[in-house]
Amino acid sequence: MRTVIGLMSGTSMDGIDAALVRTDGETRVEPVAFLTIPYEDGFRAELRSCLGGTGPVEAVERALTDAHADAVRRLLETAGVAAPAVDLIGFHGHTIHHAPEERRTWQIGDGARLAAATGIAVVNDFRSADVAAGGQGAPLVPLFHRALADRLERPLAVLNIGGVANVTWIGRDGTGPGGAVIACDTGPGNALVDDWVLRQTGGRYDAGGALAARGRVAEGALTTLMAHPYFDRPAPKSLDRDAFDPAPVAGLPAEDGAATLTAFTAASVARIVPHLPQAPVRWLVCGGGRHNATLMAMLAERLGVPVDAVEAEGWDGDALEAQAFAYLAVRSRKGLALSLPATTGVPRPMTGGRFHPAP
Ligand SMILES: Nc1ncnc2c1ncn2[C@@H]1O[C@H](COP(=O)(O)OP(=O)(O)OP(=O)(O)O)[C@@H](O)[C@H]1O
Ligand SMILES: CC(=O)N[C@H]1[C@@H]2OC[C@@H](O2)[C@@H](O)[C@@H]1O[C@H](C)C(=O)O
Repeated sequence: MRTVIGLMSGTSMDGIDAALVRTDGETRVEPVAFLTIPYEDGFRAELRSCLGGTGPVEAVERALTDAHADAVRRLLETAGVAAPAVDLIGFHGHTIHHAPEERRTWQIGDGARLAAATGIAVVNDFRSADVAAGGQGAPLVPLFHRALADRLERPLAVLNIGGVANVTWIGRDGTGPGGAVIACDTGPGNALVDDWVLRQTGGRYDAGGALAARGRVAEGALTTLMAHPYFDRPAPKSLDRDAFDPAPVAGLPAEDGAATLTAFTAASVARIVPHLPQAPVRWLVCGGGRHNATLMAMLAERLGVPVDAVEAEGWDGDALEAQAFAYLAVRSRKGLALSLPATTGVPRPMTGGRFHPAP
């Protein structure tokens, strides 16, 4: 067992998730502490200006790395743990460009700078090796989901609703670390609704789904959105944050636009079911989207089986991605797979990550 920090800056650009865990990178995961440090609006705008790989990338990367070093300090303070007691940091960084079909994916975050600032060894650049080998480079959390879900009824789907939504399907055959797993990004998560709410009301997101709850789904716009060819492709497949054009909802009242974009997320999740070997008997939901009651109700209606927040199994749905990058960092050091043909489309199980020793 190692003591490891996982750091994630997700596509919703809400802030840094920092988790301290004890894990062997295989079957054992013991959460110790977790916190989220929200970005200030000014930094969020700078980060946004780098999406697509343009803008002041170098300066933003330095600032982002320093913010992560600060997150490490605060996490250790909260946990009452000293830096020398930590074996490793898994540092995802922030995705500013993701185009696996061009064999390109770019997560900013300077691993050597973080190791120097914290005095702790760092693994970063988790996605490059996968993409270089012809994989999607995402999602990478599925092996972590499978480790957590070892004893649960299957087929099970673990759904993360962040800026983008991604699913891990865990099949009936083969329990434990060898169980069948299929994964992909299902479509939009919260990003389109967040952007809509920002433009319409200046708010950061649709708290509780209250705005969407007051609106009506524009079925014509939803049909147009669902006509995107991404939804016909089987897994594995992945998305960049801004892959979908919300033009079909332009001009709708704020409530109806929110309702329609929320329904778009739910419909695109349901659209993955025909691509799976068997329909899941249950969906466990993590990521910020599980706080959106309107979205959760739409999912339950469309999926027709129980849809629960992961807290039903005692997991922390805000911490899971950060915990996953702690787990994956240990796997990287052990030379174990981070991705499989059925999770990212790599030709063979692939390890990955770049190691930066402690100074
Ligand atoms: N109380 C809430 N009500 C509704 N939505 C919420 C609430 N809290 C968070 N969210 C949504 O969750 C989002 C953040 O989710 P999360 O932190 O899981 O995303 P992320 O990790 O940045 O993205 P990704 O998983 O794509 O990398 C917010 O942008 C917002 O849309
Ligand atoms: C390229 C990239 O950063 N993708 C993220 C994004 O956010 C959610 C979804 O799209 C997922 O594919 C991935 O993150 C999670 C942590 C993953 O790799 O599993």
